[in-house]
Amino acid sequence: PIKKTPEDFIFGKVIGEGSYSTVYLAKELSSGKEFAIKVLEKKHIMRERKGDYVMREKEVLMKLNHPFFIRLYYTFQDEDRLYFVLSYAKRGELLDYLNKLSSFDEHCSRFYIAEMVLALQYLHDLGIIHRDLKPENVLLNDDMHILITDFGSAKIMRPEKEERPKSEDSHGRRRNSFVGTAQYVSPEMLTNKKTCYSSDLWALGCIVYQLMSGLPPFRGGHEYQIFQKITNLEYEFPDGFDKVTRDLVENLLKLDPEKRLGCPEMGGYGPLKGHPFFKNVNWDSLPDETAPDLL
Ligand SMILES: NC(=O)Nc1ccc2c(c1)=C(Cc1cc(-c3cccc(C(=O)NCCN4CCCCC4)c3)c[nH]1)C(=O)N=2
Repeated sequence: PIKKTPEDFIFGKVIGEGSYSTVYLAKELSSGKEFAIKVLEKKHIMRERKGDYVMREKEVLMKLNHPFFIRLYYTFQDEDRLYFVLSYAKRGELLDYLNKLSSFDEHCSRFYIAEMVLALQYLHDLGIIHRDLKPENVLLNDDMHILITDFGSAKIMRPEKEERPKSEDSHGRRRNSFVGTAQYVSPEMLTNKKTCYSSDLWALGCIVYQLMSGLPPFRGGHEYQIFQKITNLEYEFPDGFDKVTRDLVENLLKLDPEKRLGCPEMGGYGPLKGHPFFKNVNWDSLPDETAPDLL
């Protein structure tokens, strides 16, 4: 196939900004289709030694083919920049709707959490861990279904390497430098730098709590205060928090990653999808259902 070039698109407004990338709304001249183009400055990537992250994001995106994930259509480069042509999520971030509504009702929370469960099940079945799941990375398409994005922090579990411990520091801790976003990072990523599928289930537990209450469970002025609350499992439910939802959150926010509902050691996704919180969910038709009206 012929490689696209920046001249094949009209670049519009900035719709996303990260430490190493800027995302533009763009229109393809030949088709008139709208895309989100993620642009990365080569010099910045090399200076910050983030080439591995960029390569991994591309490798992960090329593996994904599911309605609940942002799709990668093309990649190309010019002298100074890398370009990832991605799905345009017309309704933006789930977080924006949550902030506007303060919190979601049980019906809306159930719909969006169920879609995230299906997305994580697909991702984990591919041997991929997102590692930075949070409401900002859950985008919405025009039909208000989810499109999970941002795989710059993802990890691909490769069986042949899984047993070999990563390089360790002088205290025997793994050198894995990556840590997710403070409010959603799992205790094991803070203590022994161990990354596992269950780390995404911890983030899911934080998101369930946040959709229903409006705020994430672990909060604080500084990151170290948040980290301390996470490792001490220091969080409370607001008065009136639904009891069934509370049980789901408590079974996801387990300090021991092997005790979290949905993890391989707890029987995988069957027991999670069977939790009473999801009692009326039709898992097979979810992508085709009409999304709840959020506004
Ligand atoms: N790190 C990344 O990979 N980031 C990415 C990747 C792909 C991608 C991406 C980010 C996208 C970000 C994005 C941002 C937006 C957006 C930006 C600004 C405004 C809006 C917008 O109008 N939202 C309407 C939603 N509001 C919400 C609150 C109530 C009123 C209506 C959407 C749409 N899509 C996107 O569409 N595709």
